[in-house]
Amino acid sequence: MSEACTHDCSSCKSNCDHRAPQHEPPHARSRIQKVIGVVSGKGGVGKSMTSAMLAVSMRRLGFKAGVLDADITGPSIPRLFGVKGPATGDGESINPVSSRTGVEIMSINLLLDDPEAPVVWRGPVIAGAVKQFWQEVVWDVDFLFVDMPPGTGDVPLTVFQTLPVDGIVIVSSPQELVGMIVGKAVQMAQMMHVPILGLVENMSYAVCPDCGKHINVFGDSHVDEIADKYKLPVLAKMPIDPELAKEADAGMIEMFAGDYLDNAAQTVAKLLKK
Ligand SMILES: Nc1ncnc2c1ncn2[C@@H]1O[C@H](COP(=O)(O)OP(=O)(O)OP(=O)(O)O)[C@@H](O)[C@H]1O
Repeated sequence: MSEACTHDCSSCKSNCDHRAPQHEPPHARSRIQKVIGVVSGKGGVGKSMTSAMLAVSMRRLGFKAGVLDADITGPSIPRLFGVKGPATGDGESINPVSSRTGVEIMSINLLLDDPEAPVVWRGPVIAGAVKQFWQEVVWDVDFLFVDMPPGTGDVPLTVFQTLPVDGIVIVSSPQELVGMIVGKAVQMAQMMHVPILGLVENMSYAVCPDCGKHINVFGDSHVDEIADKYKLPVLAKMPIDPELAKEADAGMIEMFAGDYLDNAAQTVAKLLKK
């Protein structure tokens, strides 16, 4: 940082660590109040499930919500909501596809002729698709959840640089919740000047259907220790729930009645009340 730093990056050419990212504007006809990134250290921990359930919870709280599926090579948001493409557009803009309850969705699977075809694109092309979802899709939402690809690679970096992310939710599971993985996500968010709203531990436990006992399928949870270490709140401990898996597989995530993420949704909602 220059000694003469005024903290106004727009009038300064210095490329220092403290430079705030220069975000791109969304489409001129978009209305997006808050952008929430949903991240994880590795794949398969339930990041897409969390993004989808958060959007559903925000709808239930009376907000308009959308999900931007930035997981270009492993898109699963349309499947969870049971929506299909093709998304419509006029050459100048693209309309998101609306779910049963009005959650707005954009995903590469809604634009490809064959949603089963693998996306074999190089990093910059993938990052370009995510930018398009921000700049060319006309969103009308209070909260836009961005389902990020796992890890801290090219696409998360593009998202943080392009979109004005208001906060991130870090999703983890007990066996991967070692300090290092959460530590990487925390540091990335800090480098990008993005506040962390808290941690969601998914697949925390399973409930025995006969006696109701909680079984720690993936070992003991360390989420409280980790949260303590990084001074972050634990927003939810979500169990492995066969009913949830069933609704998700059937594209009926909006019909799932569980309230596992209600506390997390309340935390997100506070961003608009500030
Ligand atoms: N709490 C849960 N109970 C039951 N099934 C779950 C739960 N969370 C996730 N699943 C299931 O686990 C699988 C992986 O979840 P999901 O696709 O959300 O993970 P992900 O972290 O987004 O993975 P990737 O990074 O590979 O896209 C899905 O089939 C999902 O339906």
